[in-house]
Amino acid sequence: MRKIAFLGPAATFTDIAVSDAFPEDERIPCVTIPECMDFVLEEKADLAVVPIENALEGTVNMTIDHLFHEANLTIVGELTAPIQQHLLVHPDHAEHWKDAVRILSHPHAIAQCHKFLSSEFYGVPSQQMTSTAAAAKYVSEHPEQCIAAIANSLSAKEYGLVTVQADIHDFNFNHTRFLVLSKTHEELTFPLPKTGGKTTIVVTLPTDRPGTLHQVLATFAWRNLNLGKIESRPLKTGLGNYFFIIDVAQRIDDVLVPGAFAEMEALGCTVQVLGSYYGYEVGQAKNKV
Ligand SMILES: O=C(O)C(=O)C[C@]1(C(=O)O)C=C[C@@H](O)C=C1
Repeated sequence: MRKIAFLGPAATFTDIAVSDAFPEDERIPCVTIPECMDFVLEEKADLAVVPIENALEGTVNMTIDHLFHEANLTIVGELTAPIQQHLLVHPDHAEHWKDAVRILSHPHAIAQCHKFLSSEFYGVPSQQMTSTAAAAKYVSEHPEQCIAAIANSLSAKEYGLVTVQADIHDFNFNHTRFLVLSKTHEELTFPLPKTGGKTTIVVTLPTDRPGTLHQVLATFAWRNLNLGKIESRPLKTGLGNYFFIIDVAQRIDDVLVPGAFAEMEALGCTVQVLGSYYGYEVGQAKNKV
């Protein structure tokens, strides 16, 4: 049985993804995303599952930054889950939920429900919690306060809360991608629907050479290699210094992908491969009201 570190407590969206992909394994709840990765580095867990991108709110910067700057781990799989956000209150407040004086959740979940919050709770402060389930747990432990959590239906069950408004996320198509991280390169496969192969790399450009990013993109273009994503993040060495995280929409092969890497290195770039892996769909059943 493997140990899987995830953003806890029980019933986060990450927990739903983990329980679908690793039904036989031991789940280890962590308080923060960096802690999940550190658990693997310190061998307190075999794998970590962490959110990387939400369809509405974009990248989870904490994940990319910790992976690049602190945690030398390999991406061995990707899990994509549908995300449905609900407004949950303690049963004592089910009749007067509109009087809630504070709305608690993970910052990404709060951002996914911006339109709902500004129409139903204009001027009511929101409070950032370490996860959606942490918010639900807090609400369940504080019946004396008229407060609400934004979380999933599993949290409602787990913490004995009432769903007073379902599906409060601003756009219907709401999904989050999670990365499976390991200290080893061992490939993972799951008996789940596949979403395709990917190779994720980090590229740093030589300083102040005009057109290098254009040339980097050309190494993929003329080889007909499709890119799924490119994003820049601060190198944290000074304003204007960035690294680029690039998803190539296929697994690493023998010729084309290594050829692109070699060409980028010849341009003076550094190329680090974070992983070459398959994606899978999870959480289709568990995330409904
Ligand atoms: O708080 C949770 O339930 C999480 O699993 C974290 C997280 C995230 O970081 O994006 C995961 C999915 C949702 O997009 C909202 C929150």
